[in-house]
Amino acid sequence: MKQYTIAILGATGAVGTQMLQCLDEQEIPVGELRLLASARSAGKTVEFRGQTVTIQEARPEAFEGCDFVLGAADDAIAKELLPEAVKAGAVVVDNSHAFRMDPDVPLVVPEINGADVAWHKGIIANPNCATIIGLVPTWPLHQLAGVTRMVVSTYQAASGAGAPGMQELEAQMAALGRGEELPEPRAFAAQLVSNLIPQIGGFKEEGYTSEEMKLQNEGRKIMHLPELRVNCTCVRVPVLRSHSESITLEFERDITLEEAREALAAAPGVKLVDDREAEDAHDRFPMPIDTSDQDLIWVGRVRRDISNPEPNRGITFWCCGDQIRKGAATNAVQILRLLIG
Ligand SMILES: NC(=O)C1=CN([C@@H]2O[C@H](COP(=O)(O)OP(=O)(O)OC[C@H]3O[C@@H](n4cnc5c(N)ncnc54)[C@H](OP(=O)(O)O)[C@@H]3O)[C@@H](O)[C@H]2O)C=CC1
Ligand SMILES: N[C@@H](CC(=O)OP(=O)(O)O)C(=O)O
Repeated sequence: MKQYTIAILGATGAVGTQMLQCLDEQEIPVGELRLLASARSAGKTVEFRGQTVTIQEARPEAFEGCDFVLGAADDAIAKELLPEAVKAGAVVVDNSHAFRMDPDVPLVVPEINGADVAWHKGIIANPNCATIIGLVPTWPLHQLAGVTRMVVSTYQAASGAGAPGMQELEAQMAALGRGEELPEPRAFAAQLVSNLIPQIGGFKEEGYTSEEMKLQNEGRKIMHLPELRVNCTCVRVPVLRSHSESITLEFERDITLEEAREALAAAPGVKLVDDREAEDAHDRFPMPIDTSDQDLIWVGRVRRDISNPEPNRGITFWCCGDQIRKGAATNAVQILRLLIG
């Protein structure tokens, strides 16, 4: 079997570290692995499949001879370095926002538009985490009845702000437990422990944030629905890992609750956990504590939208998924898997 030379740009971060585990879990045939990060991390070592790999400072020369590069660094670093990887002949799968809306770059969720990898010109983009988590269960319902409108509220974990976000929440929880003064917030705009922060990203059009607009803009591109209307509110919650979302969908055609539940139960990448009679809350509906460190989007609280004037034109549900895994690293490595075949 062919073995590939693969580099991870941002290999020491929340997403990059998870990518290493995903390469192993998805049995990607890795011949040589290059782990790239800032100069601060150069020289540190990481174990991969029994080998010790030394982290290198990310420079354009590091991409020479690479077959694939997985991007897990911020937008500015992605824009600076990833075109160099393409020039060196590598195919890039990038997690940042830098290239997602470029018309020459496919934006891919394998369960939805895996076929779009075919038209890449060197870069394939991995969507925003809240977008992936919301769209994976929306897609099978769209296939049944044609989604026209989504109303979404997200409950996004600290891990969405990377390793610094998780460290900040943990430090605040520990200080609170010891009765000490809380450290100054740095990763977030305000204290997160015992709080909710209703702003993720900068403010854009009509008071919506950049994170909220991603669900509409990226959702339109992924689902090939240029007219899709999305109204989204994104909230940071004091959960360490795994995003949750409340989603109401409006459809072109009627869809019964039974049809919706059947489609969700059969959908790839989805786990239906929706048993109102269950004795244990863990079996009644998805919760972020249960969905962390696994790849499925758990869906529950599936019900008719009783506010829709047409009785069978709206469905409301709740879903949770680990954004570092399916929202980022797992999805990127699944794209790599599609490329390798
Ligand atoms: N966290 C998440 O759930 C999601 C993140 N993303 C996106 O993935 C990307 C990575 O996010 P995340 O893992 O959370 O971020 P982290 O802050 O946890 O990690 C950032 C990574 O970038 C590296 N880096 C920093 N500066 C440089 C530099 N000058 N040159 C090379 N590498 C550098 C860091 O290396 P060092 O350790 O040496 O500083 C580290 O490996 C971002 O674009 C983010 O928007 C997308 C979806 C979800
Ligand atoms: N912004 C997301 C995570 C993320 O990095 O998204 P993006 O890759 O679109 O910037 C969050 O904070 O939960």
